[in-house]
Amino acid sequence: MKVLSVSSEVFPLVKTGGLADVAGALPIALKRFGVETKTLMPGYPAVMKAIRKPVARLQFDDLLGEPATVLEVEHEGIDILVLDAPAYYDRAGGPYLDATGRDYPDNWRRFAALSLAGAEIAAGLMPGWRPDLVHTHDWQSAMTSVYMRYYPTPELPSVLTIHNIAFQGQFGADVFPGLRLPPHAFATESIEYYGNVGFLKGGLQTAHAITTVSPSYAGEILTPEFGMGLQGVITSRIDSLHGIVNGIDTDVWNPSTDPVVHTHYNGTTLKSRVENRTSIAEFFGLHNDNAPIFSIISRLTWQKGMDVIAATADQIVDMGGKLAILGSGDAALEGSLLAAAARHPGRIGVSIGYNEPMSHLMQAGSDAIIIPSRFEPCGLTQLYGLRYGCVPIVARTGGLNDTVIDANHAALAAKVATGIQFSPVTASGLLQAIRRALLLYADQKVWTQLQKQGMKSDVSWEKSAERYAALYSSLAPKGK
Ligand SMILES: Nc1ncnc2c1ncn2[C@@H]1O[C@H](COP(=O)(O)OP(=O)(O)O[C@H]2O[C@H](CO)[C@@H](O)[C@H](O)[C@H]2O)[C@@H](O)[C@H]1O
Repeated sequence: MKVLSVSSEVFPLVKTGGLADVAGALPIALKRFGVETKTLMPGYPAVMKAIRKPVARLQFDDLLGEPATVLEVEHEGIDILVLDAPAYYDRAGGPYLDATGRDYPDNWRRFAALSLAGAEIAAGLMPGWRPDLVHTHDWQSAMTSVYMRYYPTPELPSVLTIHNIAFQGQFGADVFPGLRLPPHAFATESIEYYGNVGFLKGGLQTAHAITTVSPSYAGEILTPEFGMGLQGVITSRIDSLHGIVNGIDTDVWNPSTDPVVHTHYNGTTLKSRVENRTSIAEFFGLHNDNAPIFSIISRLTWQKGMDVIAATADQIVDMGGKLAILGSGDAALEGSLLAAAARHPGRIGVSIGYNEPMSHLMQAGSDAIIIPSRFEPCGLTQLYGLRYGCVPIVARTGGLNDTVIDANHAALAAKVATGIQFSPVTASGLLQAIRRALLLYADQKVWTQLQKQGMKSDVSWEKSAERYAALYSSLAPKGK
């Protein structure tokens, strides 16, 4: 089966979050199920710089007002179609924000163009290759299935995956003419959303199947608390909704071979982690003593519960923990966390910024990773934690709930526990979890058992890729 995946970021070419990891790893995992994927993504400067010997495959003179070329290239095992459109993507800032951190004002056109290019390829415009199915991700490519619906060519099946419903791609009705859709597309059963244009809303209405990245989150988004206004639309599509938990690339994330990890180890050589721990302590300016290091690797936002970390940092230190925090995001939260570090030199270290190698080392050397998200469709850092023997302490929500087994008495006795879950996401909820972690940590035999059990968890793509492949087959024409 041939699949066109359309994504606004793909690891290792460009990554701002978990979407890139999934868009990069899933096509590789799907190969063994007979699925051949080409992934269409924007030609940001970092992408244009990284690719070698691309081949021009399709030319647009006027893709929503600008010229563009689709280039094909193989990059680290992924077949990439780069949408080279300098007017849209050759910019100094990041994929979505300018250098000052503001949304590009023409994001609607930039990602409608990506989606339209996807729909054109789906319609068979690219010589020599037409997919059997299209897979889109989040609002940035959700318009692909909208364009596909209004195409004169026979419609292909499409799957839309929701990675984060908090970002919906909503724009004023004034952008509608610029999308070049027929007038009747501005309707409730398509992209119209309370008088505005909703890209994710349009995708939810037009994709043949909707998936999200864990079974728990698939249930949660049907409720007003988690649906963020789209719960009604999703409920109306409940028969086409699937929760498939994310996996991780276990070759990229492997503590016995990871090139950025100083000292390699496996489940039987966990003691070697201590050398990685020393490197983290050095980087974050932490005392290299026996107190456990709790890591945080995250966007510093309310969704991720970072305000709760800021509110409890003093008590976590008082209780005997140390914090190593890597991330960036909300300026006020960055300020509160830096202030906490200044109050507790040697006990709290904060690094503001994005640092992929350090994120690996932290998993390989710190004792636990705290993930206090208010909602979490799947979450990847707890999966990396499990793989690296870095015990996850997670909010009981979404995919965190589905992937971490809480160390309650029964689970400990049965030797199946892999981490700590807590609820609600409040200061007292988190502190209670930290207290439990410190008690477990004090008994090194129990702690080691938790680490080992976590490392045995199947966090690979194997089972989930099989589920995507089965979903694709159920939608694609017979024989594909
Ligand atoms: N400062 C930093 N330096 C280096 N690396 C950093 C970093 N901050 C974050 N990261 C990395 O970025 C990724 C974040 O992925 P998550 O799944 O945790 O959340 P995100 O909200 O981006 O993804 C959304 O999509 C994914 C994929 O479906 C879902 O798992 C998730 O629940 C959903 O919110 C991880 O690989 C993490 O290691």
